[in-house]
Amino acid sequence: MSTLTQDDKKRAVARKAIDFVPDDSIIGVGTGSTVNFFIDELARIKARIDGCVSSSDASTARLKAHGIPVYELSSVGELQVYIDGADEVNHSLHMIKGGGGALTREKIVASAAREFICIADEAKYVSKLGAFPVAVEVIPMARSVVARELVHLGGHPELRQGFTTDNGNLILDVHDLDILKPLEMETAINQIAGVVCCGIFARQHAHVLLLGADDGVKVIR
Ligand SMILES: O=C[C@H](O)[C@H](O)[C@H](O)COP(=O)(O)O
Repeated sequence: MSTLTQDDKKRAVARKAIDFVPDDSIIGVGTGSTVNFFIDELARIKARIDGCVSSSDASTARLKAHGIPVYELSSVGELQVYIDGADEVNHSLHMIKGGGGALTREKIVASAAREFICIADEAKYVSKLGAFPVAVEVIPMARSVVARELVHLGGHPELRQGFTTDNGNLILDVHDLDILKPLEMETAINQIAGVVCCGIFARQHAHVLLLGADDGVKVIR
């Protein structure tokens, strides 16, 4: 029986991720409870980095509270690493993200990085994506038209109630999608007019997965 809680595993992968932070660099930082542990670990070594590019207002606030400089993405060049959590990750290191609604900025910052380091506990490691609903960020006026298209793709979209993204948009959480080919499903959703971004990260897949398990942190490439 496991003696480690899910938070223990998140803390362990957050600590391990520090090994992947290059000296004197600006790193991309994701969003969520696992990343919050990572930001707290980063604070301990903040003297050896130049700062971060953040993927959400929440992460920016936490970084700044630790006195870690936060830069605009447009004012920096290519990032060496982007470190973020996931809601699900498969064996090809494709992910579902967006449980916290930060998917669009996460995908943008990830696209600017050479390497995506995913930090997650083992409950999120799956052979097939899709048990976790796919978040789709939509322009508010397109909500119904996008929802109908998502039904055509086999999903059951549900509006995330009382939630607005950092970009002022809405989230549809799409249940029951049959994601046999993550890249194809990501592309199909992205092609719907009114969609800003979808939470399938197949194009911006992870390069390294740090997986928190009962017997320690596994490094999967
Ligand atoms: O929008 C949120 C992000 O995609 C998170 O990376 C994802 O939801 C995982 O968050 P957590 O570490 O809290 O499980």
